[in-house]
Amino acid sequence: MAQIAGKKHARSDSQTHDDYVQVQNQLRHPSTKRAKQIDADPPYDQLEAILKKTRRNVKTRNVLHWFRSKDIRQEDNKGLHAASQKAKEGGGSLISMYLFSPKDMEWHGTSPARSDFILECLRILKGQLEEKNIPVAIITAEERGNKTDKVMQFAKENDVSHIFANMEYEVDELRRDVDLAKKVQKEDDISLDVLHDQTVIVPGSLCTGAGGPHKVFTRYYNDWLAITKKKPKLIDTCPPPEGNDKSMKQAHQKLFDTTIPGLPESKQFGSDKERDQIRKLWPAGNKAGMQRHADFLKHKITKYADNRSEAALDPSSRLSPYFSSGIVSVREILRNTQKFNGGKDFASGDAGVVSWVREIVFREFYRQVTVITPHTSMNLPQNLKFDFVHWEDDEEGWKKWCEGRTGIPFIDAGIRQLNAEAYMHNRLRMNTASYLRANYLIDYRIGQQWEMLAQSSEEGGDFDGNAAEHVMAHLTDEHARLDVNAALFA
Ligand SMILES: Cc1cc2nc3c(=O)[nH]c(=O)nc-3n(C[C@H](O)[C@H](O)[C@H](O)COP(=O)(O)OP(=O)(O)OC[C@H]3O[C@@H](n4cnc5c(N)ncnc54)[C@H](O)[C@@H]3O)c2cc1C
Repeated sequence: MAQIAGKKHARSDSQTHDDYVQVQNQLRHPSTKRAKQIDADPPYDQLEAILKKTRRNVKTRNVLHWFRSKDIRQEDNKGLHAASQKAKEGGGSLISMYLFSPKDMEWHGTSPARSDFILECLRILKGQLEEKNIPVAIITAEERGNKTDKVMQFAKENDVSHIFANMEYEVDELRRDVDLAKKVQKEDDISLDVLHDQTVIVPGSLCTGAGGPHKVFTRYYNDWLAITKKKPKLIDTCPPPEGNDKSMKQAHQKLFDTTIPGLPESKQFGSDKERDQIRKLWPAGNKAGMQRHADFLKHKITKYADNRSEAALDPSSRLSPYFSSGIVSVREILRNTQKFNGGKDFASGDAGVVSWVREIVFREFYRQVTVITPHTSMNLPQNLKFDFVHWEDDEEGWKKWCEGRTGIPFIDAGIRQLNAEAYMHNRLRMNTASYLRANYLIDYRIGQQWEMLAQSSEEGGDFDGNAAEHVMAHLTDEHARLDVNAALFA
């Protein structure tokens, strides 16, 4: 179970008072007044505006792709592909880096399972790219405040003319990129481009007839279906990067020599056994993710619509950690899914496929929500009035909930699944979240923070916040439809 303070993994047996205090501290957020100001001048718009000035025509020297924790793959990676093309056209070399920021892992409440998954995926990627003579340099930012200085220093030391990266849509990450762009702007001979890679449709771009971006899922979904039908090229994929000449290794040995860091003190597993169990459940790397999808197509997807809410059947893909760290490309996954569905568009064919793709669109919709209402990635509910709800300060209730001791078998089973697997079935997520909120009257964000600290996937605070808010709004309907499957408790 989630033990946050100290160096134990987030799922030991006891829950301390310190943990409770720390989870509450994780709920830092701006005032609702400030949130409205941020929404009125979103960091996404600021970045888009400044990028127009930093995408420059400079003579190609070395070209850098900066991997983030959301695009750790060489397959169909838009930023990496663009960097590779630029290097090829201009006769430069392709280099890449990953900025390791232990303090960000603390700040964002990243779980040990997810932290380890990211580093293991990075290890695989580093091996793959080095076979092509492309270095993946691991640079450590000791402080949150010096990340962009580190990147600029790296770019200058390695004679980089072009920096490429894929966009992350949360406020903290966008502000980091705005900061980097400002620094690049001061240089004459460096260009910066940040591309859209996480989704099929660029977040913020699906608009209503009146011109503003969609805020209602059903309308967003219908437009998403229509546009992907009309423009099937949207799910075209790009090839992995071409390799560098062999001489790259001698010339830049130092970059190849950097190593994958160990987990920070506070992100350690309780034991090697526990780490091995989690790694077995969530094998690292693109190949493992694609295999998981292939198995899902073969064995489960056609029954997905019927079985999706049956927690005991394990009916879903279990791809969320692979999506959230960009280990698999959503375009490649959709292409393979479409092929399985006889090439039909995403509204036709097998009912299971249609139903599963709808969830992928949900994922895209939440990216759009993050972009248009940025405060949702800052520990604030989408509807700001919920920030004024008076919650109970019930430490004992919270402890029972996160130890799986509420006495309600379905709820406790969900928490036990999370503690054992660093993952919880969607139905159980809904019910455990609503139990905390409706029965204990505890701020759902405390539960959300704790779940993030325990799970293998984490789509960002915004995603969780919206999901939890959804739970608040639609609880009654969902309960009415719920068919509790006793097998889960066996
Ligand atoms: C309270 C609550 C908290 C949640 N927190 C997270 C979270 O932190 N991280 C996370 O990835 N998902 C979260 N979800 C959504 C969903 O529960 C998980 O994505 C899903 O259970 C992951 O399992 P899967 O990959 O087998 O999903 P599948 O059912 O196979 O779905 C495929 C993919 O679609 C996306 N998806 C599925 N359901 C949703 C949804 N409701 N909204 C948006 N996208 C969806 C995910 O990327 C998922 O991997 C949450 C849901 C609730 C109700």
